[in-house]
Amino acid sequence: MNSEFLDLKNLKDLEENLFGLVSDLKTGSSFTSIHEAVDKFLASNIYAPESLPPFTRSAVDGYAVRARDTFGASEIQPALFEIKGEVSMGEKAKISPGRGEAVYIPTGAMLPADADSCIMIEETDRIAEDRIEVFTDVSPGENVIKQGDDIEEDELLLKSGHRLRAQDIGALAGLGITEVEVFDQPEISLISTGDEIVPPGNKKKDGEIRDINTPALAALFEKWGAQTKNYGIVPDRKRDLKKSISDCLSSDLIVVSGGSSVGHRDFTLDAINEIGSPGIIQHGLAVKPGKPTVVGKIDDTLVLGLPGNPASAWVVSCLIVPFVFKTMLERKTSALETRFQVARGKLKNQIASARGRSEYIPVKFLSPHESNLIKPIFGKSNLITTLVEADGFINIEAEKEGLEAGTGIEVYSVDRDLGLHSEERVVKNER
Ligand SMILES: Nc1nc2c(c(=O)[nH]1)N[C@H]1C(S)=C(S)[C@@H](COP(=O)(O)OP(=O)(O)OC[C@H]3O[C@@H](n4cnc5c(N)ncnc54)[C@H](O)[C@@H]3O)O[C@H]1N2
Ligand code: MOO
Repeated sequence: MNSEFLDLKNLKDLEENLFGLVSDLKTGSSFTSIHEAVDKFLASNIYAPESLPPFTRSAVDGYAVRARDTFGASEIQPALFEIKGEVSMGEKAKISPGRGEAVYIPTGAMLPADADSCIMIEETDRIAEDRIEVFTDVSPGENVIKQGDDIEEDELLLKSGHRLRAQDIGALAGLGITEVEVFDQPEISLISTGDEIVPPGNKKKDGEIRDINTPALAALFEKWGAQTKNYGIVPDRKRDLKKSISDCLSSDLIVVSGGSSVGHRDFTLDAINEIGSPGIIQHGLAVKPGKPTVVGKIDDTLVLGLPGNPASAWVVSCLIVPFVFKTMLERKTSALETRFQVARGKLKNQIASARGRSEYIPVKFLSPHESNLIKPIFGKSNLITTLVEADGFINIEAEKEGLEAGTGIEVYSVDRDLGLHSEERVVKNER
Protein backbone atom coordinates (compact mmCIF):
# COMPACT_ATOMS: atom_id res chain seq x y z
CA MET A 1 0.00 0.00 0.00
CA ASN A 2 1.25 3.47 -0.78
CA SER A 3 1.33 4.88 2.70
CA GLU A 4 -0.03 8.18 1.41
CA PHE A 5 -3.37 6.49 0.74
CA LEU A 6 -4.93 5.36 3.96
CA ASP A 7 -7.07 2.26 4.11
CA LEU A 8 -10.10 3.78 5.79
CA LYS A 9 -11.95 1.25 7.92
CA ASN A 10 -15.25 2.00 9.54
CA LEU A 11 -15.70 2.15 13.29
CA LYS A 12 -17.53 -1.16 13.51
CA ASP A 13 -14.67 -3.02 11.78
CA LEU A 14 -12.20 -1.27 14.05
CA GLU A 15 -14.18 -2.35 17.12
CA GLU A 16 -14.13 -5.94 15.94
CA ASN A 17 -10.36 -5.74 15.52
CA LEU A 18 -9.98 -4.02 18.85
CA PHE A 19 -12.09 -6.55 20.68
CA GLY A 20 -9.69 -9.28 19.63
CA LEU A 21 -6.71 -7.14 20.61
CA VAL A 22 -7.93 -5.90 23.92
CA SER A 23 -9.85 -8.80 25.35
CA ASP A 24 -6.65 -10.68 26.15
CA LEU A 25 -5.18 -7.71 28.00
CA LYS A 26 -5.33 -8.55 31.65
CA THR A 27 -6.70 -6.00 34.06
CA GLY A 28 -5.76 -6.84 37.63
CA SER A 29 -8.05 -6.28 40.58
CA SER A 30 -7.63 -5.47 44.24
CA PHE A 31 -9.74 -4.84 47.32
CA THR A 32 -10.42 -1.27 48.27
CA SER A 33 -12.31 0.50 51.02
CA ILE A 34 -15.76 1.71 50.00
CA HIS A 35 -14.59 5.19 50.97
CA GLU A 36 -12.11 5.06 48.10
CA ALA A 37 -14.27 3.16 45.66
CA VAL A 38 -16.46 5.74 43.96
CA ASP A 39 -15.99 5.74 40.16
CA LYS A 40 -14.05 2.46 40.29
CA PHE A 41 -15.27 -0.61 38.39
CA LEU A 42 -16.40 -3.65 40.35
CA ALA A 43 -14.40 -6.79 39.64
CA SER A 44 -16.94 -9.19 41.13
CA ASN A 45 -20.69 -9.45 41.62
CA ILE A 46 -21.93 -8.17 44.96
CA TYR A 47 -24.63 -10.19 46.71
CA ALA A 48 -26.34 -8.97 49.86
CA PRO A 49 -24.73 -10.79 52.83
CA GLU A 50 -27.85 -10.05 54.88
CA SER A 51 -31.29 -8.56 54.41
CA LEU A 52 -31.78 -4.81 54.40
CA PRO A 53 -33.42 -3.67 56.54
CA PRO A 54 -32.23 -6.48 58.79
CA PHE A 55 -35.52 -6.40 60.77
CA THR A 56 -39.04 -5.17 60.13
CA ARG A 57 -39.33 -1.55 61.22
CA SER A 58 -41.90 1.13 61.65
CA ALA A 59 -42.12 3.79 58.94
CA VAL A 60 -43.88 6.26 61.25
CA ASP A 61 -43.93 7.65 64.76
CA GLY A 62 -46.99 6.01 66.31
CA TYR A 63 -48.26 2.72 67.68
CA ALA A 64 -47.53 -0.85 66.67
CA VAL A 65 -50.73 -2.92 66.60
CA ARG A 66 -52.35 -5.99 65.09
CA ALA A 67 -54.15 -4.60 62.01
CA ARG A 68 -57.20 -6.77 62.56
CA ASP A 69 -57.86 -5.02 65.88
CA THR A 70 -58.30 -1.67 64.07
CA PHE A 71 -60.96 -2.96 61.72
CA GLY A 72 -63.85 -0.48 61.38
CA ALA A 73 -62.18 2.27 63.44
CA SER A 74 -63.05 5.78 62.23
CA GLU A 75 -63.38 9.41 63.40
CA ILE A 76 -66.97 8.70 64.38
CA GLN A 77 -66.33 5.31 65.90
CA PRO A 78 -62.80 5.24 67.30
CA ALA A 79 -61.31 1.97 68.52
CA LEU A 80 -59.91 1.84 72.02
CA PHE A 81 -56.40 0.48 72.63
CA GLU A 82 -54.43 -0.11 75.78
CA ILE A 83 -50.78 1.07 75.68
CA LYS A 84 -48.57 -1.84 76.68
CA GLY A 85 -45.27 0.05 76.65
CA GLU A 86 -42.83 1.30 74.06
CA VAL A 87 -40.07 0.14 71.74
CA SER A 88 -36.74 1.88 72.20
CA MET A 89 -34.71 2.95 69.18
CA GLY A 90 -31.74 0.70 68.42
CA GLU A 91 -32.97 -2.10 70.68
CA LYS A 92 -34.76 -5.36 70.20
CA ALA A 93 -38.55 -4.97 70.60
CA LYS A 94 -39.32 -6.71 73.88
CA ILE A 95 -43.01 -6.02 74.36
CA SER A 96 -45.60 -7.40 71.95
CA PRO A 97 -49.13 -6.06 71.57
CA GLY A 98 -51.89 -8.55 72.33
CA ARG A 99 -55.49 -8.16 71.27
CA GLY A 100 -56.63 -4.52 71.61
CA GLU A 101 -53.14 -3.46 72.71
CA ALA A 102 -50.73 -0.90 71.22
CA VAL A 103 -47.02 -0.40 71.73
CA TYR A 104 -45.56 3.08 71.18
CA ILE A 105 -42.95 2.99 68.41
CA PRO A 106 -40.71 5.68 66.87
CA THR A 107 -39.94 5.81 63.12
CA GLY A 108 -37.33 3.18 62.27
CA ALA A 109 -37.63 1.14 65.46
CA MET A 110 -38.05 -2.63 65.38
CA LEU A 111 -41.63 -3.84 65.01
CA PRO A 112 -42.66 -6.07 67.95
CA ALA A 113 -43.21 -9.77 67.19
CA ASP A 114 -47.00 -9.91 67.14
CA ALA A 115 -47.60 -6.50 65.54
CA ASP A 116 -48.09 -6.33 61.77
CA SER A 117 -48.76 -2.62 61.22
CA CYS A 118 -48.42 0.85 62.72
CA ILE A 119 -50.81 3.74 63.26
CA MET A 120 -49.54 7.30 62.92
CA ILE A 121 -49.64 9.24 66.13
CA GLU A 122 -51.86 11.94 64.59
CA GLU A 123 -54.53 9.30 63.90
CA THR A 124 -54.82 8.68 67.64
CA ASP A 125 -55.77 10.56 70.79
CA ARG A 126 -54.24 9.76 74.15
CA ILE A 127 -57.20 9.79 76.49
CA ALA A 128 -55.42 8.37 79.53
CA GLU A 129 -51.90 7.42 80.66
CA ASP A 130 -52.30 3.92 79.21
CA ARG A 131 -55.13 4.37 76.72
CA ILE A 132 -55.56 5.74 73.18
CA GLU A 133 -58.41 6.19 70.80
CA VAL A 134 -57.64 5.19 67.20
CA PHE A 135 -59.48 7.01 64.38
CA THR A 136 -58.52 4.90 61.41
CA ASP A 137 -58.06 1.31 60.49
CA VAL A 138 -54.82 -0.03 59.00
CA SER A 139 -54.16 -3.10 56.93
CA PRO A 140 -51.40 -5.63 57.62
CA GLY A 141 -48.05 -4.21 56.51
CA GLU A 142 -49.26 -0.61 56.59
CA ASN A 143 -46.68 1.95 57.75
CA VAL A 144 -44.13 -0.81 58.05
CA ILE A 145 -40.85 -1.46 56.20
CA LYS A 146 -40.46 -5.21 56.04
CA GLN A 147 -37.19 -7.03 56.62
CA GLY A 148 -35.58 -7.36 53.17
CA ASP A 149 -37.77 -4.68 51.54
CA ASP A 150 -34.61 -2.94 50.34
CA ILE A 151 -32.81 -6.13 49.42
CA GLU A 152 -33.09 -9.77 50.47
CA GLU A 153 -30.15 -11.79 51.75
CA ASP A 154 -28.20 -13.36 48.83
CA GLU A 155 -29.91 -11.12 46.26
CA LEU A 156 -27.65 -9.61 43.56
CA LEU A 157 -26.98 -5.95 44.34
CA LEU A 158 -24.37 -4.95 41.75
CA LYS A 159 -22.80 -6.69 38.81
CA SER A 160 -19.11 -7.05 38.04
CA GLY A 161 -18.04 -4.28 35.67
CA HIS A 162 -20.42 -1.73 37.19
CA ARG A 163 -18.90 1.66 37.89
CA LEU A 164 -19.62 2.55 41.50
CA ARG A 165 -21.69 5.64 42.14
CA ALA A 166 -22.29 7.47 45.40
CA GLN A 167 -25.65 5.77 45.99
CA ASP A 168 -24.02 2.35 45.48
CA ILE A 169 -21.54 3.17 48.24
CA GLY A 170 -24.53 3.88 50.50
CA ALA A 171 -26.09 0.49 49.76
CA LEU A 172 -22.78 -1.30 50.39
CA ALA A 173 -22.38 0.52 53.69
CA GLY A 174 -25.94 -0.36 54.68
CA LEU A 175 -25.13 -4.03 54.12
CA GLY A 176 -21.95 -3.89 56.16
CA ILE A 177 -19.70 -4.29 53.10
CA THR A 178 -16.71 -2.08 53.78
CA GLU A 179 -14.33 -3.38 51.10
CA VAL A 180 -15.02 -4.25 47.48
CA GLU A 181 -12.98 -5.88 44.76
CA VAL A 182 -12.40 -3.38 41.97
CA PHE A 183 -10.49 -3.55 38.73
CA ASP A 184 -7.18 -1.74 38.82
CA GLN A 185 -7.55 1.47 36.89
CA PRO A 186 -6.21 1.05 33.37
CA GLU A 187 -3.04 3.06 32.97
CA ILE A 188 -2.79 5.34 29.98
CA SER A 189 0.44 7.03 29.00
CA LEU A 190 0.07 10.19 26.99
CA ILE A 191 2.73 11.34 24.57
CA SER A 192 2.47 14.57 22.62
CA THR A 193 4.58 14.89 19.50
CA GLY A 194 5.57 17.91 17.46
CA ASP A 195 8.51 20.30 17.24
CA GLU A 196 6.01 23.15 17.47
CA ILE A 197 4.30 21.96 20.68
CA VAL A 198 5.27 23.53 24.01
CA PRO A 199 3.89 22.95 27.54
CA PRO A 200 0.96 25.24 28.43
CA GLY A 201 2.99 27.11 31.06
CA ASN A 202 5.87 27.92 28.72
CA LYS A 203 6.58 31.17 26.94
CA LYS A 204 6.20 30.41 23.25
CA LYS A 205 8.22 31.62 20.31
CA ASP A 206 6.93 32.31 16.80
CA GLY A 207 5.59 29.17 15.21
CA GLU A 208 5.04 27.38 18.52
CA ILE A 209 1.68 26.13 19.78
CA ARG A 210 0.72 25.22 23.35
CA ASP A 211 -0.15 21.62 24.06
CA ILE A 212 -3.93 21.28 24.05
CA ASN A 213 -4.31 17.55 23.53
CA THR A 214 -2.42 16.06 26.47
CA PRO A 215 -4.17 18.09 29.18
CA ALA A 216 -7.59 17.65 27.57
CA LEU A 217 -7.23 13.92 27.03
CA ALA A 218 -5.74 13.29 30.47
CA ALA A 219 -8.80 14.99 31.99
CA LEU A 220 -11.15 12.99 29.77
CA PHE A 221 -9.52 9.62 30.49
CA GLU A 222 -9.38 10.27 34.21
CA LYS A 223 -13.05 11.11 34.19
CA TRP A 224 -13.61 7.71 32.61
CA GLY A 225 -11.68 6.00 35.39
CA ALA A 226 -8.16 5.68 34.01
CA GLN A 227 -4.89 6.63 35.61
CA THR A 228 -2.95 8.82 33.26
CA LYS A 229 0.78 9.41 33.00
CA ASN A 230 1.92 12.38 31.04
CA TYR A 231 5.17 11.50 29.31
CA GLY A 232 5.53 15.01 27.92
CA ILE A 233 6.26 16.47 24.53
CA VAL A 234 8.52 14.63 22.12
CA PRO A 235 10.15 16.27 19.11
CA ASP A 236 9.42 15.05 15.56
CA ARG A 237 12.30 12.58 15.52
CA LYS A 238 11.71 8.89 15.07
CA ARG A 239 14.42 7.98 17.54
CA ASP A 240 12.83 10.12 20.26
CA LEU A 241 9.37 8.86 19.56
CA LYS A 242 10.56 5.23 19.67
CA LYS A 243 12.26 5.85 22.98
CA SER A 244 9.18 7.51 24.47
CA ILE A 245 6.83 4.70 23.35
CA SER A 246 9.30 2.08 24.62
CA ASP A 247 9.48 3.88 27.97
CA CYS A 248 5.69 3.63 28.33
CA LEU A 249 5.24 -0.05 27.48
CA SER A 250 4.27 -0.96 31.02
CA SER A 251 1.02 0.98 30.54
CA ASP A 252 -2.13 -0.69 29.25
CA LEU A 253 -2.63 1.92 26.58
CA ILE A 254 -0.30 4.47 25.03
CA VAL A 255 -1.91 7.44 23.35
CA VAL A 256 0.32 9.37 20.98
CA SER A 257 -1.03 12.71 19.83
CA GLY A 258 0.17 14.00 16.45
CA GLY A 259 2.35 12.51 13.79
CA SER A 260 -0.28 10.00 12.74
CA SER A 261 -0.62 11.24 9.18
CA VAL A 262 1.61 10.65 6.21
CA GLY A 263 3.80 13.74 6.30
CA HIS A 264 7.58 13.65 6.26
CA ARG A 265 7.66 14.21 10.01
CA ASP A 266 4.89 11.80 10.94
CA PHE A 267 6.62 8.89 12.67
CA THR A 268 3.96 7.22 14.80
CA LEU A 269 3.42 4.46 12.25
CA ASP A 270 7.11 3.57 11.79
CA ALA A 271 7.86 3.86 15.48
CA ILE A 272 5.15 1.36 16.43
CA ASN A 273 6.14 -1.08 13.70
CA GLU A 274 9.82 -0.91 14.58
CA ILE A 275 9.50 -1.37 18.32
CA GLY A 276 7.74 -4.70 18.40
CA SER A 277 5.00 -6.97 17.22
CA PRO A 278 2.30 -7.26 16.08
CA GLY A 279 2.83 -3.53 15.32
CA ILE A 280 0.32 -1.56 13.27
CA ILE A 281 -3.14 -3.07 13.09
CA GLN A 282 -4.89 -0.26 11.33
CA HIS A 283 -4.06 3.08 9.79
CA GLY A 284 -7.04 5.10 8.67
CA LEU A 285 -10.54 5.48 10.03
CA ALA A 286 -13.58 6.40 7.95
CA VAL A 287 -14.52 9.04 10.48
CA LYS A 288 -14.45 12.82 10.10
CA PRO A 289 -12.50 14.27 11.79
CA GLY A 290 -10.03 11.53 12.57
CA LYS A 291 -9.00 10.03 9.23
CA PRO A 292 -5.32 9.34 9.97
CA THR A 293 -5.97 7.39 13.19
CA VAL A 294 -3.40 4.68 13.95
CA VAL A 295 -4.06 1.58 16.01
CA GLY A 296 -1.25 -0.76 16.95
CA LYS A 297 -0.15 -3.18 19.59
CA ILE A 298 3.29 -3.82 21.00
CA ASP A 299 3.37 -6.97 23.11
CA ASP A 300 0.61 -6.40 25.70
CA THR A 301 0.22 -2.69 25.18
CA LEU A 302 -2.26 -1.09 22.86
CA VAL A 303 -1.01 2.02 21.06
CA LEU A 304 -3.39 4.61 19.72
CA GLY A 305 -1.98 7.23 17.37
CA LEU A 306 -4.29 10.22 17.30
CA PRO A 307 -4.40 12.92 14.67
CA GLY A 308 -2.84 16.03 16.19
CA ASN A 309 -5.73 18.35 15.37
CA PRO A 310 -7.44 18.88 18.75
CA ALA A 311 -11.00 18.21 17.59
CA SER A 312 -9.84 15.11 15.71
CA ALA A 313 -7.91 13.79 18.72
CA TRP A 314 -10.98 14.39 20.89
CA VAL A 315 -13.49 12.71 18.59
CA VAL A 316 -11.30 9.66 18.02
CA SER A 317 -10.65 9.35 21.76
CA CYS A 318 -14.38 9.52 22.46
CA LEU A 319 -15.06 6.85 19.88
CA ILE A 320 -12.33 4.39 20.75
CA VAL A 321 -11.13 4.70 24.34
CA PRO A 322 -14.44 3.88 26.11
CA PHE A 323 -14.68 0.73 24.01
CA VAL A 324 -11.16 -0.26 25.02
CA PHE A 325 -11.99 0.36 28.68
CA LYS A 326 -15.17 -1.60 28.64
CA THR A 327 -13.55 -4.50 26.91
CA MET A 328 -10.62 -4.51 29.31
CA LEU A 329 -12.72 -4.21 32.42
CA GLU A 330 -15.50 -6.58 31.63
CA ARG A 331 -13.67 -8.75 29.15
CA LYS A 332 -16.91 -9.94 27.70
CA THR A 333 -18.60 -7.09 25.87
CA SER A 334 -18.83 -7.62 22.14
CA ALA A 335 -20.49 -4.36 21.29
CA LEU A 336 -20.46 -1.03 22.93
CA GLU A 337 -23.84 -0.01 24.25
CA THR A 338 -23.35 3.27 26.00
CA ARG A 339 -20.46 5.40 25.05
CA PHE A 340 -22.05 8.73 25.72
CA GLN A 341 -24.86 10.53 27.42
CA VAL A 342 -27.54 10.86 24.80
CA ALA A 343 -30.21 13.53 24.31
CA ARG A 344 -32.64 14.22 21.48
CA GLY A 345 -32.15 17.35 19.47
CA LYS A 346 -33.82 18.93 16.43
CA LEU A 347 -31.66 20.55 13.77
CA LYS A 348 -32.22 24.26 13.30
CA ASN A 349 -30.15 24.35 10.13
CA GLN A 350 -29.63 22.11 7.18
CA ILE A 351 -26.20 20.42 7.26
CA ALA A 352 -24.23 19.18 4.30
CA SER A 353 -21.84 16.27 4.63
CA ALA A 354 -19.55 14.53 2.16
CA ARG A 355 -20.20 10.84 1.63
CA GLY A 356 -17.54 8.33 2.54
CA ARG A 357 -16.71 9.16 6.16
CA SER A 358 -18.96 9.02 9.18
CA GLU A 359 -18.97 12.62 10.32
CA TYR A 360 -19.12 13.94 13.89
CA ILE A 361 -20.24 17.55 14.15
CA PRO A 362 -20.23 19.55 17.39
CA VAL A 363 -23.64 21.01 18.22
CA LYS A 364 -25.10 23.30 20.80
CA PHE A 365 -28.59 23.32 22.27
CA LEU A 366 -30.15 26.70 21.54
CA SER A 367 -32.69 26.71 24.27
CA PRO A 368 -32.32 23.66 26.44
CA HIS A 369 -35.32 24.39 28.58
CA GLU A 370 -37.92 25.12 25.92
CA SER A 371 -37.23 23.11 22.83
CA ASN A 372 -34.46 20.82 21.77
CA LEU A 373 -33.31 22.93 18.87
CA ILE A 374 -29.63 22.43 18.10
CA LYS A 375 -27.27 24.28 15.86
CA PRO A 376 -24.06 22.91 14.41
CA ILE A 377 -20.80 24.59 15.31
CA PHE A 378 -18.71 24.52 12.22
CA GLY A 379 -14.97 24.91 12.30
CA LYS A 380 -11.81 23.15 11.21
CA SER A 381 -10.62 20.24 13.29
CA ASN A 382 -7.57 22.28 14.35
CA LEU A 383 -9.82 24.38 16.61
CA ILE A 384 -10.64 23.68 20.25
CA THR A 385 -13.25 26.34 21.14
CA THR A 386 -15.77 24.62 18.84
CA LEU A 387 -15.76 21.87 21.47
CA VAL A 388 -15.90 24.30 24.38
CA GLU A 389 -18.98 25.87 22.85
CA ALA A 390 -20.57 22.51 22.09
CA ASP A 391 -22.92 20.49 24.24
CA GLY A 392 -22.23 17.35 22.25
CA PHE A 393 -21.89 15.83 18.82
CA ILE A 394 -24.23 14.56 16.18
CA ASN A 395 -23.25 11.85 13.77
CA ILE A 396 -23.97 11.87 10.05
CA GLU A 397 -23.50 8.40 8.68
CA ALA A 398 -20.95 7.82 5.93
CA GLU A 399 -23.50 7.19 3.19
CA LYS A 400 -25.55 10.36 3.88
CA GLU A 401 -24.98 13.64 2.07
CA GLY A 402 -26.41 15.75 4.84
CA LEU A 403 -29.44 16.36 7.00
CA GLU A 404 -32.47 18.60 6.50
CA ALA A 405 -33.37 21.37 8.95
CA GLY A 406 -35.91 20.02 11.42
CA THR A 407 -34.41 16.52 11.51
CA GLY A 408 -34.67 14.91 14.94
CA ILE A 409 -31.33 13.45 15.94
CA GLU A 410 -29.39 12.07 18.87
CA VAL A 411 -26.82 14.29 20.52
CA TYR A 412 -23.93 12.44 22.13
CA SER A 413 -21.91 13.94 24.90
CA VAL A 414 -19.21 12.87 27.28
CA ASP A 415 -20.55 15.40 29.77
CA ARG A 416 -23.07 14.34 32.36
CA ASP A 417 -24.80 17.70 32.27
CA LEU A 418 -25.68 17.44 28.64
CA GLY A 419 -27.19 20.66 27.39
CA LEU A 420 -27.74 22.26 30.75
CA HIS A 421 -25.05 24.87 30.68
CA SER A 422 -25.32 26.09 27.12
CA GLU A 423 -26.33 29.55 28.10
CA GLU A 424 -23.47 30.12 30.51
CA ARG A 425 -20.81 28.59 28.33
CA VAL A 426 -21.00 30.67 25.19
CA VAL A 427 -17.52 31.25 23.90
CA LYS A 428 -18.34 33.19 20.80
CA ASN A 429 -21.80 34.54 20.26
CA GLU A 430 -22.03 33.62 16.64
CA ARG A 431 -19.66 31.67 14.53
N1 LIG B 1 -1.28 15.20 2.75
C1 LIG B 1 -2.13 15.02 3.75
N2 LIG B 1 -2.07 15.85 4.78
C2 LIG B 1 -2.91 15.69 5.80
C3 LIG B 1 -3.86 14.66 5.76
C4 LIG B 1 -3.89 13.78 4.68
O1 LIG B 1 -4.68 12.85 4.62
N3 LIG B 1 -2.99 14.00 3.70
N4 LIG B 1 -4.73 14.54 6.80
C5 LIG B 1 -5.00 15.75 7.53
C6 LIG B 1 -5.77 15.43 8.68
S1 LIG B 1 -7.37 14.99 8.39
C7 LIG B 1 -5.27 15.54 9.93
S2 LIG B 1 -6.29 15.27 11.27
C8 LIG B 1 -3.90 15.89 10.20
C9 LIG B 1 -3.31 14.89 11.20
O2 LIG B 1 -1.99 15.08 11.27
P1 LIG B 1 -1.04 14.37 12.31
O3 LIG B 1 -1.77 13.39 13.13
O4 LIG B 1 0.13 13.89 11.61
O5 LIG B 1 -0.75 15.52 13.33
P2 LIG B 1 0.30 16.69 13.23
O6 LIG B 1 0.67 16.93 11.82
O7 LIG B 1 1.36 16.40 14.18
O8 LIG B 1 -0.60 17.84 13.75
C10 LIG B 1 -1.74 18.32 13.08
C11 LIG B 1 -2.11 19.67 13.66
O9 LIG B 1 -2.44 19.55 15.01
C12 LIG B 1 -1.62 20.38 15.84
N5 LIG B 1 -1.29 19.68 17.08
C13 LIG B 1 -0.61 18.55 17.18
N6 LIG B 1 -0.49 18.19 18.47
C14 LIG B 1 -1.11 19.14 19.18
C15 LIG B 1 -1.31 19.34 20.57
N7 LIG B 1 -0.85 18.46 21.48
N8 LIG B 1 -2.00 20.42 20.98
C16 LIG B 1 -2.43 21.32 20.07
N9 LIG B 1 -2.29 21.19 18.74
C17 LIG B 1 -1.64 20.11 18.31
C18 LIG B 1 -0.39 20.60 15.02
O10 LIG B 1 0.29 21.77 15.40
C19 LIG B 1 -0.96 20.65 13.61
O11 LIG B 1 -1.49 21.93 13.35
O12 LIG B 1 -3.13 15.86 9.03
C20 LIG B 1 -3.74 16.52 7.92
N10 LIG B 1 -2.83 16.54 6.86
O1 MOO C 1 -9.40 13.75 9.96
MO1 MOO C 1 -8.68 15.23 10.17
O2 MOO C 1 -8.76 14.52 11.64
O3 MOO C 1 -10.22 15.60 9.39
O4 MOO C 1 -8.91 16.75 10.75
